Amino acid sequence: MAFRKEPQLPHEHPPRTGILLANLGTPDAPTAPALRRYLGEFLSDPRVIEIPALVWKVILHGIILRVRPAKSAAKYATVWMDGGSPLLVWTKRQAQLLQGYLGERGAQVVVRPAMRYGNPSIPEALDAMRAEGIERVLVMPAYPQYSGATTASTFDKVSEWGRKARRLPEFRFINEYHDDPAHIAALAASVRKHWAANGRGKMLVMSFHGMPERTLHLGDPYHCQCHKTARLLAEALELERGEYKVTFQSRFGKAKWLEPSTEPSLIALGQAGTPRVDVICPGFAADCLETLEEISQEAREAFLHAGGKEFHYIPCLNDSDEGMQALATVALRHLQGWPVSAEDNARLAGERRAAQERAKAMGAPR
Ligand SMILES: C=CC1=C(C)c2cc3[nH]c(cc4nc(cc5[nH]c(cc1n2)c(C)c5CCC(=O)O)C(CCC(=O)O)=C4C)c(C)c3C=C
Ligand SMILES: [Fe+2]
Ligand SMILES: [Fe+2]
Repeated sequence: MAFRKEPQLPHEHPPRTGILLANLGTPDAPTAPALRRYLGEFLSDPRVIEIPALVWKVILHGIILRVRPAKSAAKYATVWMDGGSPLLVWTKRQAQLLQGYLGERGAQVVVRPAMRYGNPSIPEALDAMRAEGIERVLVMPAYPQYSGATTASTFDKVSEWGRKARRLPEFRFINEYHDDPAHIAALAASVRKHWAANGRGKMLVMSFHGMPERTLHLGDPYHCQCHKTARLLAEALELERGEYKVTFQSRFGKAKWLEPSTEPSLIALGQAGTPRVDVICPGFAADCLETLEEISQEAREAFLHAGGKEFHYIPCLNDSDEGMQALATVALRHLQGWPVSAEDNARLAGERRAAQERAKAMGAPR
């Protein structure tokens, strides 16, 4: 493999820091061909499907990519927004706002959105940062809870890009922020806001994306971190043990997944005579197919059909002020020690200029 020829950094620019805000990825269009491309990339990641590659290749190409794309495309079509897939719309907006929120809090950084699968890709975003002269990159996977399938896979893609780079930026990587007080406070504020506007039920269901159960036994901290987020959120809201329930959604494939499963739990609540549920998805930084279609549409219908009377979906933090402040707080903590303030940047630019002047005076080549 050859390393690429890379652009020279401009001589006089402030040392620049970038944040790569990365989420999972989403199809480019709600169509079967776009879904086939997206699912093909996503489900070929060995971090996501941990079974022998050859066996999986046969199942993926022989069955899944023949059936699932059309079915999934129809679901995406029900949540598609003017600007595209909700996950992309929200991630772009969060990146744009995060740069402003950080600026207001004294950190001058460039924030770029990226998708682990699909577009804008992680390599594309990192190339763009390099072209802007960015020398330090904080990678911020938009998953509060760490999992091998999501967080570690983001790291894989960043390091795959790095393997081709001659000159690497300095990297930092955020593993998780599931128990960050600012994040918990933001979730609690969004629940309280929902209750203030809609009254409150006696049961808050916290639904997290599922994972194969064996990943828990193999040491993935995801399950524990989901429970910790839930416990801290319940504490912040002063809920008793019987006033909330943690469930796992989006089961995929035949293996056993984390339990209890969201939809059967909601059906059981409906059948047991629980009149109202409030449902929040604290594992998603932004609304997407899994929250808007699977929870706010399908799970709602299942609960009401089972005898429930009122189903309230509490949106993800998306571009809310409390959510953006939390992302900024998490980012700021990980930026510590890097020159990001206007003063730092001005001082470093001055030092660089002075060094160049001295070199010139000594007749050194620039
Ligand atoms: C938030 C954390 C997520 C974990 C953990 C996760 C694990 C995981 N997911 C699949 C399979 C699918 N997930 C799909 C969509 C999807 N998943 C997440 C997040 C997590 N996944 C998000 C944010 C999204 C939404 C994307 C969007 O475009 O809106 C899909 C695709 C949709 C579909 O066809 O149903 C699949 C498939 C596995 C197998 C897995 C753990 C091993
Ligand atoms: Fe998923
Ligand atoms: Fe789903």
